[in-house]
Amino acid sequence: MSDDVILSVRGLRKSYASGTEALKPIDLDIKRGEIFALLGPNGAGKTTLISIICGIVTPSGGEVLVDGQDWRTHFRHARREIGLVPQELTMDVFEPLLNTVSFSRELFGYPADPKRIEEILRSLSLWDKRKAILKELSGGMKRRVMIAKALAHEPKILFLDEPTAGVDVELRRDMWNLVRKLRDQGTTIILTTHYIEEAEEMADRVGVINKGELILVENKDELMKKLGRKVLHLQLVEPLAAVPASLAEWSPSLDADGSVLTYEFDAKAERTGIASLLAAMRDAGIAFKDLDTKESSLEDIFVELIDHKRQETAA
Ligand SMILES: Nc1ncnc2c1ncn2[C@@H]1O[C@H](COP(=O)(O)OP(=O)(O)OP(=O)(O)O)[C@@H](O)[C@H]1O
Repeated sequence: MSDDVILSVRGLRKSYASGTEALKPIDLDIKRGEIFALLGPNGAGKTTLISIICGIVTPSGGEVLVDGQDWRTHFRHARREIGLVPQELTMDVFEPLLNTVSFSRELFGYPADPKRIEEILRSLSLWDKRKAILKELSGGMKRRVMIAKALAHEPKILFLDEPTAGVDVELRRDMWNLVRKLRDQGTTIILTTHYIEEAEEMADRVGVINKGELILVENKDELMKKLGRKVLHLQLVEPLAAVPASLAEWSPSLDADGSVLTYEFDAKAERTGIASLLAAMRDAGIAFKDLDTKESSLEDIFVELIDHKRQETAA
């Protein structure tokens, strides 16, 4: 394992007793100090994967190395190195915030360290609320308390399971800034998300998982080039029986009995091809009465990535 790999997952798989194959064998290396986003739809296996790494779920096979040490034979080491912010908020709602966070540290066998806890709470803008009973805090603050609890034992690797599910846009931005700050302080971050936008905003690298299979792992910039596809729909005045040869170079398709012309383009390219397509349509005398563009849905993208992967494997 190279020095810059902090976490190494080898052949990790999981079948639940119900028969669900939640994870096909997964191999993944996480680099020290990166933000890694695990992107995938509901039920893809994201929570299962991080729950196994965090020692909450038993795998059906495979291994995990945390900073070079097997996470089962050296489970104390793994526990100390890893912090987890779960999807569900779990906390004693009648406890003052400061006690809850301090207790989380002591649970790991570390001596109390009020200075360190103060630093954590200040960095999360929770210090002023330290005496508040958790029940009285807003949803966003409760989420930050969960992060403070996970950081209380100073883990090197922090897992965030859907940190922004169900939070408003403003809070989502706060959360992103916070995660970046933690990374800048040296914590390796692995987060799961449904949102392409979140992966785009935050991650250094992205892993796409679908139906228990890690379809790809790529630098964010590379992946975003692939994901930046959009479709243009043109409602035609007169339906077409077939795509005219003069439009062939844009490879459009016809839908809705020939009354909608669909053109897929790269929204991030300097030239999308839309202007030239519209000019060619005008020259061919094809009129349209309405148009709209839409981003490929996450689902479309997954289908595309899976197809792509199949073709690669077949080649
Ligand atoms: N305890 C369990 N027993 C049986 N099946 C389970 C269990 N936990 C998860 N699964 C199944 O395993 C698959 C992967 O679930 P998992 O929760 O890991 O996905 P996820 O990507 O985290 O989804 P979400 O985004 O909805 O949280 C799903 O089909 C799910 O129904």
